[in-house]
Amino acid sequence: MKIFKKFTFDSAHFLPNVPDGHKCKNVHGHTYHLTVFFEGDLDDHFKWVIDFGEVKKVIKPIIDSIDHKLLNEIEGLENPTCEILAIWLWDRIKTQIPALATIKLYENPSSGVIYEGS
Ligand SMILES: Nc1nc2c(c(=O)[nH]1)N=C([C@H](O)[C@H](O)COP(=O)(O)OP(=O)(O)OP(=O)(O)O)CN2
Ligand SMILES: [Zn+2]
Repeated sequence: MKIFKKFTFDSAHFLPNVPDGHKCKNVHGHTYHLTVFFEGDLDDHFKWVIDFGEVKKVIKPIIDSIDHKLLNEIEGLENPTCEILAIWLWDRIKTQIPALATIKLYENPSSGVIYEGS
């Protein structure tokens, strides 16, 4: 079974490697929508995959470290495409919750990425 939990955060970024004149060369902001999925069997006693509260306890500090920040100034996010940000989030969540199965990250209502690990 898969469970999921949703988070939102607001961050600024620019894409340093796009050509001059590309709109994403300028600093701009997004309200990111993140959905994180975890897969596993139900715990015999609790009858859940993982406590949603435990998920929040792990992910909230990670989100807080990028919320209302310029992503480019954060180590590992010097070129903060949606794809790189998904990998960055994956690496930090997976080490703490191995049941992580999928990350869905929307940069805006029409664009985003789904990542399931390398
Ligand atoms: N594959 C990727 N392409 C682009 C990324 C990315 O992270 N991965 N990022 C951007 C920019 O961040 C840009 O801000 C978002 O692009 P886009 O979705 O084109 O933004 P719009 O506001 O123009 O969206 P519309 O819904 O089309 O109006 C660019 N590309
Ligand atoms: Zn952008």
